[in-house]
Amino acid sequence: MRKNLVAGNWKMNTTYQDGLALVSEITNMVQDEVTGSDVEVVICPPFPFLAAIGKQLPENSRFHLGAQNCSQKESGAYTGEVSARMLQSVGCEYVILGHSERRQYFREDNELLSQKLKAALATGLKPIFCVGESLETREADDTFKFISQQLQEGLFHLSNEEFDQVVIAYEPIWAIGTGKTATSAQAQEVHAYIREQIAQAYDAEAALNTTILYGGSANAQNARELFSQPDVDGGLIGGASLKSRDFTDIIKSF
Ligand SMILES: O=C[C@H](O)COP(=O)(O)O
Repeated sequence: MRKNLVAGNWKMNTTYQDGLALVSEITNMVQDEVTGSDVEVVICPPFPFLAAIGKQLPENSRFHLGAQNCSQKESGAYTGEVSARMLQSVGCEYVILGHSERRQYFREDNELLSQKLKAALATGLKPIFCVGESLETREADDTFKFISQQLQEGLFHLSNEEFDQVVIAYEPIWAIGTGKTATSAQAQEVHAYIREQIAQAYDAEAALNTTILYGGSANAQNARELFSQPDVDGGLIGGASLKSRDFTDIIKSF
């Protein structure tokens, strides 16, 4: 079901000790300052800290635990891999899949991502599935075509029931970690396009009910403007999720 959601993707940052301190600051600030809103908050720390950080999240609250990746394999001799079931067993409810950094540095393609999605969904994890174009693609005026292909090949093979569990994050690669944010109009245009594509692949109800996040240098200054767009339901936040004051202010931006 569509909701306002802010997810903090810590990427490969913090130590165990710093991570615990950060989540404690975030939960305290949010509980003190965010009252009248139903925004959901997902904290996505690195794998080794998931269990401990999950225990620090207040129970039955707006806070949820998410991972940054999972294996497409169920279990077995796959050295170094982390399965969806393992994530679920330490309290994860969400998993980020298809982040551009994984597509770029770890060669994850739409075929592999479609297998990871299936593995996550089979375990009951909710995927936050990322799509987004490079600067080159945008400048060639191919953004819509590119996003459509990522959706078709990566996501739209899911059944209606499976698709219901998915959150989509639009993250233009040129805006990630660069300090260069998409304008609210640019974000809205692509979000609306994604919703149209969902309506075509599934139906109008699925399109209306899907939560679509924006990611890419979102911060405490620009979040309110981005989140006020009709098709932007929140954010997938990188750098600013590592600063408790900034992250809390983003959560307050609805
Ligand atoms: O997953 C988060 C996105 O990659 C955005 O990162 P950023 O906020 O540091 O640009």
